Amino acid sequence: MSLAGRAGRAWTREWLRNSSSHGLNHNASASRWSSHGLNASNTSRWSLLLRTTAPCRHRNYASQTKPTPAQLEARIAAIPIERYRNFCIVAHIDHGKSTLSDRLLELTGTISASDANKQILDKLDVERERGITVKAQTCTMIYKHNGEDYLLHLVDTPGHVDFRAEVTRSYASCGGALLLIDASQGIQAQTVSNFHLAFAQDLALVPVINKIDMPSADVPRVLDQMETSFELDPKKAVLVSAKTGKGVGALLPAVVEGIPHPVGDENKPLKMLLVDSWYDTFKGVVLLVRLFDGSIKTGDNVVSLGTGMKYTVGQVGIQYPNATPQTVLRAGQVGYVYFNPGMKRIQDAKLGDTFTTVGDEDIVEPCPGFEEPKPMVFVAAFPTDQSDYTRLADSINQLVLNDRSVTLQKDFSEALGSGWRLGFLGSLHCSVFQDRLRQEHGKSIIITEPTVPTKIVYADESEEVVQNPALFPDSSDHRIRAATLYEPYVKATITVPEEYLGRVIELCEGNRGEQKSLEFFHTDQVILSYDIPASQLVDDLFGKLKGVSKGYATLDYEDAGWRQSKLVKLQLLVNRQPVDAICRVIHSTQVDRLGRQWVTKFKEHVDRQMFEVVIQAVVGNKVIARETIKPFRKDVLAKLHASDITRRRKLLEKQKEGRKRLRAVGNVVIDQSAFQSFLSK
Ligand SMILES: Nc1nc2c(ncn2[C@@H]2O[C@H](COP(=O)(O)OP(=O)(O)OP(=O)(O)O)[C@@H](O)[C@H]2O)c(=O)[nH]1
Repeated sequence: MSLAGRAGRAWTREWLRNSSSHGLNHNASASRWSSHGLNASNTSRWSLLLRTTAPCRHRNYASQTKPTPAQLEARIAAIPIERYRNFCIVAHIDHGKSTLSDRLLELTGTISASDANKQILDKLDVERERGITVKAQTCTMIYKHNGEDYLLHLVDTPGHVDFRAEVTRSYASCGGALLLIDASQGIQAQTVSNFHLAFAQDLALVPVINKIDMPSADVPRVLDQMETSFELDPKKAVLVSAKTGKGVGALLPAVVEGIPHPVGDENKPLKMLLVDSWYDTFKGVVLLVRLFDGSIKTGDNVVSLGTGMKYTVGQVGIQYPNATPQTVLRAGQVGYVYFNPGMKRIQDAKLGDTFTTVGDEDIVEPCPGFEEPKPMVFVAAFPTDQSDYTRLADSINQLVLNDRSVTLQKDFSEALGSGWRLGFLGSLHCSVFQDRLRQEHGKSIIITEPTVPTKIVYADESEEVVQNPALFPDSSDHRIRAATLYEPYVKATITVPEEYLGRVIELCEGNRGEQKSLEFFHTDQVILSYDIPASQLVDDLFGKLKGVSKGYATLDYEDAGWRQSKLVKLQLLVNRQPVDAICRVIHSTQVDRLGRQWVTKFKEHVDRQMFEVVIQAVVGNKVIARETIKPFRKDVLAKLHASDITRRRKLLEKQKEGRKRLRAVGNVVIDQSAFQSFLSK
């Protein structure tokens, strides 16, 4: 085996050792892997591959026909749980999950193969516009295999790390996953983390190599990476082009054979896990559920084991791919449920909660819940026009209803008025939220610079986590002088071709990163692990990484807890008054650069006044940078002749119109657009 191969195996073993803390049963897992053909020799790899991959039919694969609703219901009722398969598609960003989902839906006759059906599971405008999946979407399919119907439940998951919680939740409803890898890009950072997550959940994996139609596809290289990094058997890989349909015909037989059926008993009391939820104006909160035992139908009385609240079922159904009502959902199935009267508050739908039939509360063991996603990035948001506050509040609340990872609190800024402090899982999550707000509600907002929280441990050992930098105590506060400060760190996993390794290391070290490991997982590919401050990540580390590696490096991260750090509060003052919207708690080494940048940029956006305006960046009493805006030399109105009434009136009206957008910082009047331009990078 190559050196790279050995290093890769060593790295996987290292990960496995570490994962024991996650409660992984290695022996059980090992036997599972060997039952999937792991560690098998490479002999006849190619001849076997030829056998596993169906002949290329280029989209002409015989797609099955869509049944009528009555036929659908009758066919589902006749399928035993042994012929259910619940699986998701996981991959690095853009490796083709949504495109492949389309092909599978076509193949099973769930949608027609017309061109209008592109990225059918990317339902949000923002997903279609950006070409990324933000929300995991599910679809049930019926697939005829060897003359028998199989009930397949597919979840298309997001690739970006910010939406990892969606992937983790999806795993709870699945028995296996298609691990999709782009044939030209090979294994990337999110492939690695998705593999680890799936492995830790004991999911069966079907490796799929996609985009084999591309001229740059290098299938042998990817097979080798898969084997050395994940010990996945190359013979099990299915080679496909989701775009042309080539090889896709072999995929569903691989799902049927490689992914175990769910286990459950329809005759036992209902045990139903709440996997996801969304708000519908007419139905109230709609729940996406996975049934472990029992069955559920309209009119049933159910109770939440988490909240104790009782409900009557209004409707049950499946996503096919749109909501399709059914008479009953059975053990092993994934479908939707809503209540009558509808559940009003999304907070009552606690993801990870278990529901059962009223009366069975004491005999049903609740499912282990989900870990709450922890917001990493905080911003404050304000309406551009305060008279829009109420409408914008409605819009924000509506969006938060359907994105359970966003945290929301009211906020107020002297400079920007009333607004909200929002917590997100990452920078992309934050910018997608802004896009959704604009697209779905047509509103515009001012967003402050993203920040990460700070933990303060005072001398008396009491702790405080500060999310809003404006509320971080000033250095004049004697308690803060004796306190210990901590900032959040992430464990970053970076994959990069060897030729860019030097520049990537330089970038990570320049961003206060601490190298944890460096392994070759293929002759020319390196996987690096760094502990890095989350604030550096928020400060566009990903963009910089792409820059130094010509776009080839990929990044994934996970929370690595708090670390003691030398942090200070940098503030912007205008004529000695703090501008509360422009304030950050940062590492002491960044103070000079950011302070200078702030004052120079802010000066560009502030109009001259009748007096001198001094802009300063300060840490406590220490001035880091300063700019001065000279006053007007003359009174502009003085030029007007007393009889020039029309001109005067126009000036006064203009002033009146502008007044509502003006904000005073001390005696300095600043147009709201100045903050907007300053804060938009
Ligand atoms: N040539 C080629 N392009 C493909 C293939 N599959 C997907 N693509 C293209 O790759 C891009 C990304 O595809 P998506 O299906 O959106 O990828 P994804 O993994 O769902 O993306 P995220 O959800 O954002 O992670 C699109 O431009 C697709 O047209 C393929 O088999 N061959």
